[in-house]
This record gives sequence, structure tokens and C-alpha cells, in this order.
Amino acid sequence: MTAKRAYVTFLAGNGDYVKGVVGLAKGLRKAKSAYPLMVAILPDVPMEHREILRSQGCIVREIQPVYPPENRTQFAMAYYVINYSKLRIWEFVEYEKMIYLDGDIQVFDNIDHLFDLPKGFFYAAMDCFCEKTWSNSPQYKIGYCQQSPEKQPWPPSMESPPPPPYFNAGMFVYEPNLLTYFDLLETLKITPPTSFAEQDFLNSFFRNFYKPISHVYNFVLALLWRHPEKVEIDKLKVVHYCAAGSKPWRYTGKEENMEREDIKILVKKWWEIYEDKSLDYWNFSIDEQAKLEPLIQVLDEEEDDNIIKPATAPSAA
Ligand SMILES: O=c1ccn([C@@H]2O[C@H](COP(=O)(O)OP(=O)(O)O)[C@@H](O)[C@H]2O)c(=O)[nH]1
Ligand SMILES: OC[C@H]1O[C@H](O[C@@H]2[C@@H](O)[C@H](O)[C@@H](O)[C@H](O)[C@@H]2O)[C@H](O)[C@@H](O)[C@H]1O
Ligand SMILES: [Mn+2]
Repeated sequence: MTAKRAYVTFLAGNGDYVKGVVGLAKGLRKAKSAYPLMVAILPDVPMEHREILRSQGCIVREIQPVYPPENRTQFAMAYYVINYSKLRIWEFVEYEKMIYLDGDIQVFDNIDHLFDLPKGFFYAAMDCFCEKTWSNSPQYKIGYCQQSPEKQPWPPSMESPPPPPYFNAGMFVYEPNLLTYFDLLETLKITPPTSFAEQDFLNSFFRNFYKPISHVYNFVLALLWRHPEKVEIDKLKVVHYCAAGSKPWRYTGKEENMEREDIKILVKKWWEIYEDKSLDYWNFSIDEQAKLEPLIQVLDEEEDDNIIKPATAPSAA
């Protein structure tokens, strides 16, 4: 039985993130991914949005919210509290391996090969600590970032060692598993929430299984201005529009760094896919069928006469 694989994203609320998910579905189609996109939705996603996603070929699966223990933590963004619901994707055990992608991510190149990474590990790209969203962290106060530790080494005088590699939770390759799922939920109950919510929690939970993969698989936009020496924009396979003001579907260009030419190019690339009607599921499948027609005819002509097509097979005796 071939192992089942799928991409999965998360959608909450009745706002405009649904546009991000439609763009992602079309981007995966354009990249000729062989696997479907599942959308794990909270109950507050309206029926109209669910229909839009189904019409774009998505598998829509309702999940129940997951809340962190009672806390007075100030999340880096207040809405991060809903992101703990992402933990539900570990219960999709009909799939052997899944790749999670935030709804504000676009896939510009085929990344299906990531499904073949060795089992038993958690793969994700490293985050960047240089944005002010990290201003409460010790690494930000020191000016240390794992992306370029040589720029500002971790001072030996610090009691604690430098933080271990820390991933951005907007994209990761993982294996759904019920034991892991229950362990996640039980561990969450005794884990005080911190500013990056489920991202911090997942980094802690998978710290012994995490294997960094290249940032081309989850390009956090801040690298453009924080670590430009590491960036080759035409090599990026997956772009994560997480910088403040960079969500393409609500881009105004007014926020800090948003007037940059490279940002404008990446936002335009997102819109080109989002507005490409040939990538809409109902058009794409017809076009694909049209392309397949001649091939099917050739196959028919070449077909070995001994093969009995099911349609003409003698009815079972
Ligand atoms: O109102 C919201 C906020 C977030 N999300 C989902 O939660 C993910 C994580 O939030 P976001 O990407 O905004 O966090 P960031 O990566 O910008 O920190 C989004 O990509 C969406 O998939 C959503 O569906 N509705
Ligand atoms: O709920 C916590 C979120 O934390 C992460 O976003 C952050 C992180 O990337 C920082 O490094 C950036 O500075 C910041 O802009 C950005 O929002 C994930 O992208 C998102 O999926 C989700 O896990
Ligand atoms: Mn995101």
C-alpha cells in the first residue's frame, strides 16, 4: 500500500487568511505537486470559505481549538493563542508523512522530495532573532542570531549556553502519530506559554528530533534585510510572508521594509499565482485532461491486444 502523503495548512476565523490558503493551493498546483492540500479549519471558518477551499481541490477537515494553560503571557502577537490549534494535525494518522505550511506561505518550486527525508525526525528551517518581535529575548538583547552567529558570538560570560537551533513553525515535515499527539496535548497542559506560543512549544517538544533544513524551504522575509549575504532570491522554493505588513493579500507597502524592491517582487509573484485562472482547480483539471487526451490515445493504439479493458471485460460468470 503506497504511503499516504499530503500538505496541510491551518485556517481560523472568517477573515482574509482564506486568500492565503487559496494562493497556497494554486501555488502547489503550479509547482506540480503530486500530493493534495488538506486545510485544518477551526469551527469559526464560515461555510462560504469552506466551499471556496473545496472548489479549489482542498481537503477541508474541521478541528477543535487547542488552548494553552491559563496564563498572563503577552504573546508576541495577541492572536498567536489560536495557533496552538495547529497541534491537531498530529491526529491525521491516515497519512504517513505530511508537510505543514502556514497560510501565509507560497510554494514557488516543487518540494515533494522533502517527503522522502528519513523518518523519525522533525524537519524545519531556522528562524531569525533579529526582528523586534524578539525584543524580549536574551538573544535579541545580546544581538545574537543563529543565522549568523559569527556576527555577534554568544558571550562566554553568559550563564546559559546559546539557544540550540530554533525553527520557524510556519513550515515543517512531520509524521502524524497518535502517541505523539496525546503526548503533545498532555505536555502542553503543564507548559507555561511563552511569546511565540506553539512555535516555542514545538521547538521545546521536538528539540531532540529537530533537523534544520535550508531556508529556501521556508524563507522568512526578514532575512532579506537582516542576513542579505545568505540570500539568493531566485533560489527560494518556499516564501513565508511573515514580516509585518508583508501578507500579499493585504499589502500596502507602508510598513517598515515593505517599500523594498525585493519585497515588491515577491508580493507580485504571489499575486500572479493567486490571479492565474488556469490554476483554478476547475480549469486546471480540464486543461490537464486536455493535455492527457492525446497521450491516452497513443497509449490506446500501442496497447497490447491481450489486455482486456475492464469496460469490455466479460461480465463475471
Ligand atoms: O486570523 C488568522 C491568523 C492565523 N491563521 C493561521 O495561522 C497561521 C500562523 O499565523 P501567521 O502566519 O499570521 O503568523 P506569522 O507566521 O506571521 O507569525 C497563518 O499562516 C494561518 O494559517 C489564520 O488562519 N487566521
Ligand atoms: O505563533 C507563533 C508564530 O511564530 C512564527 O512567526 C514569527 C516568527 O517567524 C518570528 O521570527 C518573526 O519575527 C515574526 O515576524 C513571525 O510572526 C511562525 O511563523 C508562525 O507560524 C507562528 O508559529
Ligand atoms: Mn506565517
